[in-house]
Amino acid sequence: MVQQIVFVTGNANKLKEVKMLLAPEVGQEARFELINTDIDLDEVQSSSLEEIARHKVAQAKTVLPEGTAVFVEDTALCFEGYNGLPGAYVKWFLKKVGPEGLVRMLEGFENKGAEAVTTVAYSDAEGEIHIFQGKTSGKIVSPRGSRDFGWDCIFEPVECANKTYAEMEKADKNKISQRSRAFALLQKHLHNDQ
Ligand SMILES: O=P(O)(O)OP(=O)(O)OP(=O)(O)OC[C@H]1O[C@@H](n2cnc3c(O)ncnc32)[C@H](O)[C@@H]1O
Ligand SMILES: [Mg+2]
Repeated sequence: MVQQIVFVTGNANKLKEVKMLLAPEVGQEARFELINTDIDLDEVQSSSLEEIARHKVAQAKTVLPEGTAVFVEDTALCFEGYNGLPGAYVKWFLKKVGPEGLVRMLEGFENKGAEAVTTVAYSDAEGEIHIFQGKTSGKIVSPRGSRDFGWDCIFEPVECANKTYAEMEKADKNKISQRSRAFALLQKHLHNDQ
């Protein structure tokens, strides 16, 4: 039987990328079925990305039927010049000042370096929590490309140095993104587990 795994997120862009990342390879059978639920989960204040993700999944567990395998992810954008801020709080910065505001934060800083970090917390059917993290280095630039997804238009990854995430095809972003690296680890875990 194909195992069902719940992904709790209210972010449609994340969901789209994760569906692509966890899709079975061509010619291979699906090993699990991904189900999306949007439950508003608390994001605790912490400088530990792992702690935030752990708390999110533990809370999701409390509202889902016992024995549900579930994962969440939390994505941070960490500026080198700010010792890792805004980090997990980037969502609130985006809401208040938009991508331009984030760019302005680095005015006067020579170091425009940033790291994107996705932390996945997976709670298996037995309730054991596993953490997977993926990172991509880049720099913050003036907005270019589509405005569809968070800070995509201001993040230029080192591995594709003349395009922002927003200017890249989704498949190309997925080759190098922090999310793809975190989910590759989850996928490996799921495959080894079966
Ligand atoms: O329901 P959840 O999964 O928590 O979804 P969210 O939108 O609240 O997401 P986060 O708590 O992880 O906050 C991350 C913020 O960064 C944005 N973001 C996440 N991944 C991104 C990516 O790959 N590219 C650009 N922006 C991203 C996202 O839109 C949020 O504003
Ligand atoms: Mg969130």
